[in-house]
Amino acid sequence: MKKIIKGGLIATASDVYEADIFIENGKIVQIGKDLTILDAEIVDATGKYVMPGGIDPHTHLDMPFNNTVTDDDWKSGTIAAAFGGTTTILDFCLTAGEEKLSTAVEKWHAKAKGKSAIDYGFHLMIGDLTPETEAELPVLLEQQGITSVKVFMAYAKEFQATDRTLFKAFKIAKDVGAVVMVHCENGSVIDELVEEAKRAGHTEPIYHALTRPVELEGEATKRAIELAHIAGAKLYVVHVTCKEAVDEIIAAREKGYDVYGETCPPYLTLDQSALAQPGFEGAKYVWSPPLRPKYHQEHLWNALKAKQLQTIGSDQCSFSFNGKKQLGLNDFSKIPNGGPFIEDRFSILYSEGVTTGKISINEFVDMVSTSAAKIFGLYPQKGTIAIDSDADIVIFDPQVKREISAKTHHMNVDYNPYEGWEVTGEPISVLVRGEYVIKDKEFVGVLGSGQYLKRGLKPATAETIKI
Ligand SMILES: NC(=O)NCCC(=O)O
Ligand SMILES: [Zn+2]
Ligand SMILES: [Zn+2]
Repeated sequence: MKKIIKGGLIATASDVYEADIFIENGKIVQIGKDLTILDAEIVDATGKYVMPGGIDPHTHLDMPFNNTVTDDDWKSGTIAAAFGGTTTILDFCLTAGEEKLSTAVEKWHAKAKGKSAIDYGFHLMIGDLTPETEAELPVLLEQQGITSVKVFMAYAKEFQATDRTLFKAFKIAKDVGAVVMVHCENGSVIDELVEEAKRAGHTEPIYHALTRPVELEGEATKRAIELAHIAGAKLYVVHVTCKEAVDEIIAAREKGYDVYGETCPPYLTLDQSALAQPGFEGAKYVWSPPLRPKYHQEHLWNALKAKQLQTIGSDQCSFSFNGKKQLGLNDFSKIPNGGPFIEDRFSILYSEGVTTGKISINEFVDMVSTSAAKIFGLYPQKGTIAIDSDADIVIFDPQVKREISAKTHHMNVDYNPYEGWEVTGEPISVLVRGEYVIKDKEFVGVLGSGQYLKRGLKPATAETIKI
C-alpha cells in the first residue's frame, strides 16, 4: 500500500530534480528530500529517471479491420505496453453502420474486461451518422466519460465518413466539449489510385506507399482544419507523416485555430524504402498513412520541438508477417494496414530523440505522457508527477542499451519493424496507481486490474488545454 521511491531523478514536462516520492492508496501524497515513512516499502531508483507513466493516445487492440482482426488483444497489448513504460492507453472503439453506439461501447468494455493490465479509456469512432446515432452521440459521450470522437477521411471501403458527417461530428463535439480526432487522407482519390495501380498489374507492397501521395494527406488535413474551424471545434490530427500536413497544422495554429497533432515513432525513424525491399518483406511496413521519403522526418522532429505537434501515439495495430499480412501476398491493397509499436514507442522516442539531442528530457515526457493527458481530459490525474496525481510511474534507466527483437518483445506478432536496432534507455519498473506492473523487467501485474477512465467533458476553452 505504501511505497517510497528513493534516490531517483524526477523528470516531468517542466522540471528535472532529485527527490523521493511517497505513495499511498495509489496516489502521490508527498514529494521531497530524504522522506522516511516507517512502514513504507522502499523502491530504490538511484541513477534512474522517475517519470510519469506513458500515455499512448492511439491504439487498436482486438480490432476488426481489413477483413481480419489485429493480433494483439487487451492482454498481450497491455502487457507489452507496460513493458514499454506505458501506463494508460486510449483505444479506438469502432462503431458500425446503424448499430447503436452504446452497443459498440459495450463490446469494447467486454474486450478489455479482465484483460487490461493498465488503465484505459476509449475514443469513439463515427462512421456515418443516422438520425438515431446522431441523437445518441452527445448523451453517450457524457455517460461514458468519453472526451474524444474519431473520424476517418480514409479507408473508402471500410470506415470513411462523408465530409457532412465529419462536419456534424465537429458540431456535436464542440457542443459537448469533446475533441475530434481525424485520420486525414483523401480516401476516395486513394481508392481510385489503388484501382489504377492494380489495373496496371502492380502487386508489390511499395504500391501501398505510391498510391497514397503526401498531397492527399496535406489536402485532407487542410480540409479537416477548415471544417473544424467553421464548426468551432477542437481538432486533433492523428498520425501526421509529412511536411505537407505539418505545414497546414502550423499555418492553422498560427491563425489561432484549435488544432493539435500527433505523430508516431515509425514516421520519425523509418522511411519509404522499407516498403521497396525485395519480395514481400515490405508488407511488414504497410500502414496508413504510409512511410514517407526520409526528408519528411526532419519536418516532424522540428514540429515536435516547436510544439506544433504535441503527442506521440503508437498507432498499435499489429498483424503477424507470416500470418495475416500474407492476405496481401498477391495484392498490396489486401495487406492489413498496421504495425506493432505499443511496446517500443517510449524507448524509440527516448533513444532517437533524447540521446541524440533532438529533444530534451522534459520535451520527451511532454510528448509521451503530459500533452496527451491534457488534450484528452486526464490531466492532472495522469501525465505528471505531482501531489494527488495517480502514482503511475516509470523508473527508467537512461544508460542501459538493448537490442529490439521479435524474439524478446511481448507483442503477439512474429516480427518487429525495429528488429536489430540498438536503443539506449529502458523502463526497469513500472507502477500503475502505486502497484508494480513491471518490477525489475518482469511482468508482475494483474490482468483486469487496469481501470476504465471516465473522463470529464468540459466546455472547450483555450485555457483548459491550450499547449
Ligand atoms: N494506421 C494503420 O495503418 N492502421 C490502423 C488504423 C488507422 O489508424 O488508420
Ligand atoms: Zn488512421
Ligand atoms: Zn490508428
